[in-house]
Amino acid sequence: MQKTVSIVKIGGALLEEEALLEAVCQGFSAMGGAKILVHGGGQQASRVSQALGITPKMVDGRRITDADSLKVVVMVYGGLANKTLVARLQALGCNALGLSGADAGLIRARKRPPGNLDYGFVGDVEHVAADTLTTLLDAGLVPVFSALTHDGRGQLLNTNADTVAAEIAVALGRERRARLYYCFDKPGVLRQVTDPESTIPLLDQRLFRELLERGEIAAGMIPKLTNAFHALERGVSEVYIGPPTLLEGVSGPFTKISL
Ligand SMILES: Nc1ncnc2c1ncn2[C@@H]1O[C@H](COP(=O)(O)OP(=O)(O)O)[C@@H](O)[C@H]1O
Ligand SMILES: CC(=O)N[C@@H](CCC(=O)OP(=O)(O)O)C(=O)O
Repeated sequence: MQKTVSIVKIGGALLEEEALLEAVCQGFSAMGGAKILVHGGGQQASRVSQALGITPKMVDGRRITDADSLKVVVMVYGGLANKTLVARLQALGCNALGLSGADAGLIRARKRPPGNLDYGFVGDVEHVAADTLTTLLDAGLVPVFSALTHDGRGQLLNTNADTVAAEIAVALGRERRARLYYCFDKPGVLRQVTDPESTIPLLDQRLFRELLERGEIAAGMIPKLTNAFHALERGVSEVYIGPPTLLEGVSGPFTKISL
C-alpha cells in the first residue's frame, strides 16, 4: 500500500490567540502517520515591523520584502514563531524539528525577478529535497517549517507559507499519497465572507471563478486557493481548508477542494 503524508499549514492568525494555538497543536499532535507542519506569521511580522518603524507593504497577499523586512521575517518566522510551535508540540509528545528551507538545503528558491513590481527578497520555490525530507519522516521526526527559503548561494528569501506547504506536498506526492490541510481562523471557504455560516463543502475551479468574479473571494484567500488547485493539478491527493477542528477528523465545517 502507498504511504501517506499529511502537510498542515497554519495561518498567522492561529498563532496569535492562545485557544486557537492550543487547538491546532493538540489536533496536529494527535494526527497519525507521517506529517509536516508549515506555519505563517504574517500578522506578527507586520506588528514587529511597525514597532521597529518599518512600514509593512503587502501586494496580492505577498510581502514586499526589502533588506530590513527580511531581517524582521527571519527573526519572527525562524525564531519566535517556529520555536514556540516546536516547544508546544514537544510538550504534547510530538517529536517536532524546527526548520527553514535553508536547513539541510530542504527548499531552494529563486529571488523573484523585478518586473513592474520589485518584491525584494521574495523567493519562488525551485526545488524541494524530497529524499532528505523522507529520511527525516522515516526517522520519526516531525518537520516544522517556517516560510523561509534560500537561493543556495547564501541568500535567505521570504516565501508565502501557503506556497511552501503546497510545494512540499507536490514534492512528496510523487512517492506518497499527500494530503494538504490549510488551517486558518475561519470555518472554511465562505460563500459570503461576512457570513460564517456559509461554508462551501466542496469547491471546484468553476465555482472559484464564479465567486472570484462576484468579489466573494478576496485577499489572502486568492493565493490560498490558487495554491490549492495547483497542488491538486500536480498530483496531491486531497486538499482541505478549514478551522483547527479539521485536524481532529471530527465532523464540522470545512471545505474540500476539487479540480
Ligand atoms: N470567501 C472567503 N472565505 C473565507 N475567507 C476569505 C474569503 N475571501 C477572503 N477571505 C479572507 O482570506 C483570509 C485568509 O487568508 P490569509 O489571511 O492569507 O490566511 P492565513 O490566516 O492562512 O494566512 C481570511 O481570514 C479572510 O479574511
Ligand atoms: C512572501 C510572503 O508574503 N511571505 C509571507 C510569509 C508568511 C505567511 O505566509 O504568513 P501567513 O500564512 O500568516 O499569512 C509574509 O511575509 O507575510
